[in-house]
Amino acid sequence: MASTVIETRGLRKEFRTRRGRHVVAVDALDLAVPRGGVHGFLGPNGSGKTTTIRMLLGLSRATRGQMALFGETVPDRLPQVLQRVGAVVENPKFTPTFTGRRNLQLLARTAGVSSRQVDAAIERVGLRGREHERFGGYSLGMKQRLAIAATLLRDPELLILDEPTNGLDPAGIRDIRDMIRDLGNDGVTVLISSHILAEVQQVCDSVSIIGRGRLLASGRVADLLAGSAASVRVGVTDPARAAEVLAAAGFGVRREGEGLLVELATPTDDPARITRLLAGHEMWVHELSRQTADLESFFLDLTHGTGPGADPREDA
Ligand SMILES: Nc1ncnc2c1ncn2[C@@H]1O[C@H](COP(=O)(O)OP(=O)(O)OP(=O)(O)O)[C@@H](O)[C@H]1O
Repeated sequence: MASTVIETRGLRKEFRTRRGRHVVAVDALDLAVPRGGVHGFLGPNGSGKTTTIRMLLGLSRATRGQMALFGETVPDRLPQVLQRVGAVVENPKFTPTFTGRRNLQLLARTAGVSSRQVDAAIERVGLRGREHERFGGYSLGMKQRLAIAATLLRDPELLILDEPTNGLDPAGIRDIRDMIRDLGNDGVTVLISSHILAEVQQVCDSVSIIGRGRLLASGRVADLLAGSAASVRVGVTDPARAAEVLAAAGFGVRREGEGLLVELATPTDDPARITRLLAGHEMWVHELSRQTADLESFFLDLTHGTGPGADPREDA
């Protein structure tokens, strides 16, 4: 069994806009999504997430590069693997006057799936008790859950969700997040794309971060953070003089309230270097606390300047 469920090599997609402009939406993208757990596909608006997902699902043709799902080359072998994949990419078409359950039942009939599986899917997405209400009256979050339930009818091994929390209120975001976590714990590999890291960070086991169609970082969340800069909050009698001494010794320093925030060269750097240095100048440290790196600032640092706006990839 392939341990990588999604793989792309040198993937590229160019568009020609109606005004004749040339846009590189995805550029030399190498992705590797491991089997199991929840994988975040993260990047600012317009960074190429939807375009990549559409190419993987055969909805758009790659300009160049290779793609594989479960080790099978796509789009060539897509008919063989599509049964194993559930995806919510565009707004799914449900009939507004039918109940949520009836909508699912119609899909189940076409897919040759039993009513028992319809009920199981309703249960899994937390729509039990609301399945007999008309789809048209559902909240955005409930509509999103029904769309996910529809993909679960076939019991997919891989679930691809493009911005599933878009437009949801905080409670809706939390519900979708919990559901995704549960699916990941049940053994489904989930790829979830988002431009808002904070919304999905808690549920992701691993992430791929892209900016302007290119991969910026990829790996397990803990490993990425371990490799990012760490800092220490320092409380000291004379912060202004301490900042000068630390800066002269090569530390990145900035004032934070009554104290200082001092960047370590590496996360494993011993903060005792700071106390020794300051003690050598007769300054006494009364607080030294390590600040935990968070993925949000790591993401912002990486994607800084890679959001929408003047885009150098566009050729006139
Ligand atoms: N059909 C198209 N024609 C021309 N340009 C396109 C087309 N589809 C996407 N693009 C451009 O490709 C780039 C990547 O878009 P894409 O929708 O893949 O980004 P995204 O990361 O999914 O963004 P978002 O978070 O806003 O959904 C953008 O510059 C977008 O304008």
